[in-house]
Amino acid sequence: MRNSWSPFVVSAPGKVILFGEHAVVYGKTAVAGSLNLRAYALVTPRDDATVRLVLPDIDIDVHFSTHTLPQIRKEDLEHPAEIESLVTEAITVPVGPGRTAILTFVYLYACLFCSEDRTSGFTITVRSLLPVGAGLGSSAAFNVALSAAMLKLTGQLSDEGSSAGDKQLINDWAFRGEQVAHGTPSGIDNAVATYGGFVRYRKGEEQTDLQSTQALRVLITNTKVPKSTKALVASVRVLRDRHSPIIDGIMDAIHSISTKAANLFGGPDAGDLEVQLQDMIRINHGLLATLGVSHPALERVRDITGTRGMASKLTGAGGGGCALTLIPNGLPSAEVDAAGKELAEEGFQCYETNVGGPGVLVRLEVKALSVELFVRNALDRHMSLAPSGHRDETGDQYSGVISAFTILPPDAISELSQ
Ligand SMILES: Nc1ncnc2c1ncn2[C@@H]1O[C@H](COP(=O)(O)OP(=O)(O)O)[C@@H](O)[C@H]1O
Ligand SMILES: C[C@@](O)(CCOP(=O)(O)O)CC(=O)O
Ligand SMILES: [Mg+2]
Repeated sequence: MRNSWSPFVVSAPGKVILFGEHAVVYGKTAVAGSLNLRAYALVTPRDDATVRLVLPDIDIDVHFSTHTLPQIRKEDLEHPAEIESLVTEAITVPVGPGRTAILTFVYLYACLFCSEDRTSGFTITVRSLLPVGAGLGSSAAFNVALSAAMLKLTGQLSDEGSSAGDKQLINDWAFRGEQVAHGTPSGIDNAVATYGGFVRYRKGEEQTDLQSTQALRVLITNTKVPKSTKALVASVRVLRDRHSPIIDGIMDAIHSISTKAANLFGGPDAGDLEVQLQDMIRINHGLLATLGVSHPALERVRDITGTRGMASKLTGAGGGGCALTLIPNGLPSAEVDAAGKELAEEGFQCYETNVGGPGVLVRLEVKALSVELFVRNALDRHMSLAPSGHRDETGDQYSGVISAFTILPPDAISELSQ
């Protein structure tokens, strides 16, 4: 059977934990929001029995014959991470930083195309504006985009993947993708990447979407100090084992902050929300610092932004990684620019963005142009390339579109999802 569908683009956002990291591990509430930094997956048809995964951000370009990939009913595997031993008998998966991403792709294909026609394949190319491994949920954005793309291809999504049932399906599969990589993820990252907006999250409870009346403007600062979520979570556990009543008190205080913040969203007065959130940010950071998970680089971010009227806290596991700074609406942009400049001088990477934007989006029509035309037009503005009808050595009939997508500047790619 020939592939007759047109290329499409799926995108999904990263996340930032606003309140409640670490405490969430002990059953307390956390609040997270989606970032306006997204992963974009371009999906193009092939007319041979090959699936190809192109990941320019991590230098991966692999393809497999669809017949060499296993057929798995999801109930056949006790845990998605078991895919590793199962597929390495059938195919060679390169060792290195891209291994997990490839295994996740293979897992999703093996399950979602279990009983599908495999005589024609597709190419998925993923570009992300999220730093990889910095605590901003790049893996969840990647997994949500991959899951939505393959669910769309197998006809399991309605329209643009936006119904409640669609979202639930995408979220479930993306969670399994996170399990391939991390074993026991809490599920907060894929929930935010799927649903977008703000999410109140507590272990064992259904997550709640918080209806915010406004998106929050924030600065995310990646200190680039490497951190290990696992080691930081373990260090908090040691502290708690030594002083449990005291640490439990701190966890309860963090829970109160998350609960209060969650209740503030949806409140009518945006100005009041900002003032209150600034207090919550300062208090939450102080509590996290007493748990020993801050770092001099994170304190530097707090100093620099604090002198310019902005409150910051660590976000995620701490010990390095990223800080979150709320930009109050009325703050002159000169102050934000000056802080950004100072942070860059420290060697940090800053992203000014919004929290609370849309979750997963499937775009079949892009600005009334086909993806192919759009990419070609965008490309004309930036550089020249082989015509899109040209087949490359992998036999990809959309090779021009694919290579355009891999080299287009991020601003051009983000236009694809608007
Ligand atoms: N742009 C991307 N291209 C390919 N794989 C990606 C991309 N972004 C994330 N990933 C996958 O997610 C992994 C990083 O996820 P993780 O360690 O959970 O950090 P993060 O905090 O960014 O989610 C990568 O090793 C890779 O498997
Ligand atoms: C510390 C913790 O609360 C958040 C870790 O976030 P990240 O890995 O830095 O994105 C751990 C967890 O929730 O599993
Ligand atoms: Mg992750």
